[in-house]
Amino acid sequence: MPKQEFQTEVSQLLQLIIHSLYSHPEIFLRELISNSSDALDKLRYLTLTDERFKGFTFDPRIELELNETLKTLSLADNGIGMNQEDLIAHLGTIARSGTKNFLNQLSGDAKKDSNLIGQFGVGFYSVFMVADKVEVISRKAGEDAAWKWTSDGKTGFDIEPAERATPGTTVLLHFNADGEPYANAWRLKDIVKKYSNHIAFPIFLTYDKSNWNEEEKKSVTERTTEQVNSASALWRRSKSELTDEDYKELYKSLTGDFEDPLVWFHTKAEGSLEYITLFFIPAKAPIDLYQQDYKAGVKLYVKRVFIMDDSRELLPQYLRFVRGIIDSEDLPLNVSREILQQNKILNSIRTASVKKILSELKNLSENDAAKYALFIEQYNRLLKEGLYGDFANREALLDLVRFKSTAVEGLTSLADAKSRMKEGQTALYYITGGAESLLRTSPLLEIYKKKGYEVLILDDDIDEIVFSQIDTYGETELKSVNKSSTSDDLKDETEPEKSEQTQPLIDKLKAILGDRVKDVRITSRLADSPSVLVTDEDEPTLRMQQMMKAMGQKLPELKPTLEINPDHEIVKKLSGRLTDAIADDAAWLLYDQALLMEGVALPDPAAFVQRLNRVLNQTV
Ligand SMILES: Nc1ncnc2c1ncn2[C@@H]1O[C@H](COP(=O)(O)OP(=O)(O)OP(=O)(O)O)[C@@H](O)[C@H]1O
Repeated sequence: MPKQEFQTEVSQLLQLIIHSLYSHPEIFLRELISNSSDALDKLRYLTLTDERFKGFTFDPRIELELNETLKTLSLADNGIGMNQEDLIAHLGTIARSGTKNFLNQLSGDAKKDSNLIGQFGVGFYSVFMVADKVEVISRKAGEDAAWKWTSDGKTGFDIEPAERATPGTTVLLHFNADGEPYANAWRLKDIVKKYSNHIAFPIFLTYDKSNWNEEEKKSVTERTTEQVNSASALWRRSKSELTDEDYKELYKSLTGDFEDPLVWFHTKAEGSLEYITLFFIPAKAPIDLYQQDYKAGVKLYVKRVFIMDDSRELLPQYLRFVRGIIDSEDLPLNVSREILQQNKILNSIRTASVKKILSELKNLSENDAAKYALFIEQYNRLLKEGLYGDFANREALLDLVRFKSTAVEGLTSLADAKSRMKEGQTALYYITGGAESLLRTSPLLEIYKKKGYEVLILDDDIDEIVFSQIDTYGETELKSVNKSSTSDDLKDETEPEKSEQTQPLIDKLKAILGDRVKDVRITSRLADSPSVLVTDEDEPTLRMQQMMKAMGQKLPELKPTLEINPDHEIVKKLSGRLTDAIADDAAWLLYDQALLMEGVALPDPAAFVQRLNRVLNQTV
């Protein structure tokens, strides 16, 4: 048969591969092994489903044979094989319309085009990065004839009859100068381990192994065959076949962690998309969690073939502590990083994976409180990051996150806090703006204590930013007690009267404090303290403002509102002595002490001390 030319698109593709993938020539082996694995999968399927192949004895395997002297590598499988038409159709043309369309759109700008190559599988043709001659000897299962396909990857290919004792395919590579480093057993083992360790079929390597011979006192070379992959693809087995030990071992080999994982979730999705996910949560949070250059923890496989382990696109950032595997049947093998970002298949897998992880965590919280407590100890803050960024899963995350509280020792869930709501309590309340000790003694809590309402103590530095965006938990309002309008819930009918009585003092305070405050008014939120400072709904608390300024953020001048307690002795007495000299000092002290209780530094400590001493002088 005369030499056949490659379809134009194949020549184009070959050029493109050589231009764009030259920095990763080693992927040729991954592609060939993946083809063999597919061929084994296909034949295995036939032996299970097709009458003609039912009696067929089948021991699926992939065999690599290295000849270091001749610089050749053969890769043989006993899979489905190809006949003459198959060889022409598969290794000479490009059948897939997607790939053809893609090639038709090529601009001819090699650099630009190379960025796009990840959109389709480069497959078999990648061998021409490392070989200047490739022979494929194949015999299709169920047929007697074998054929040899030969090509230099430049002009075209030859096909001629050949011999092969059993069905399957052998690919023989004659390495070129770029491929010579791969004529090395150590290198090959390494590549197989890296990319194909979990291919479900065993991969054997035959090579010349040097062994030290003690008697002859020299090293002797022996032809050796070794299995070089673990052939386990554990995650593709059903859960019922796997023991806890299996999962723990896989976790450790994946992560290098010496400790057992806290929990794992193993899922097989079938339907419009087929994929398997196996996620582990480390018992201890990875140390680089809060570093910018943290290492992503999920490996992407396509049909058991390792694709990448450093993509941050596989799960949202707040789940960066999750380790494990996503193995998709539907993604192309050569999916690139850029493509991953907008890939619809991956998006669906990611969305479902997040839902799965969150729902499994919910199960854990309901069924194993002790383990869930360990989880929260390590990852509560990450859940809060999720609340900030993952709007779609906000309700699920609100169920998972845990809080300190005025009502219980330790931590509580929002659901539990809700179940403890008192009669007349219309919202779930929380306080932010500083360290736990400061928050627990804040005057803002007084009325809630008096009424027996629980207040959640949000003392994490990200709490205020996160929770200022969240207004509800289910149907229940979530309110910050730091905000001015929150006390509206607590108003009683005596307020108009008290307001009238206190008005002269309020006017006086406004005149004295001037533009230090937005407003002065009475409040029903205080019990033991005379005054407190609050901020508007959409403004950060005073303490947060101070932190933001310290971090160099520019803020407009945000003034707080001073609230005073009309039932407090000092306020009552002051109302009767508005013209006394002491009234001015007392007014400032109401403001200063409210600032101090917010954990905010006084703007003029010297003036404060002088006022305090003048007032003390009158009383001691
Ligand atoms: N070892 C093999 N045994 C049987 N058929 C093979 C073998 N290698 C390749 N083929 C056939 O050649 C076709 C083309 O292979 P190639 O690697 O170029 O692309 P692919 O495997 O279809 O795509 P991708 O690389 O994106 O998975 C395969 O689809 C398969 O039909």
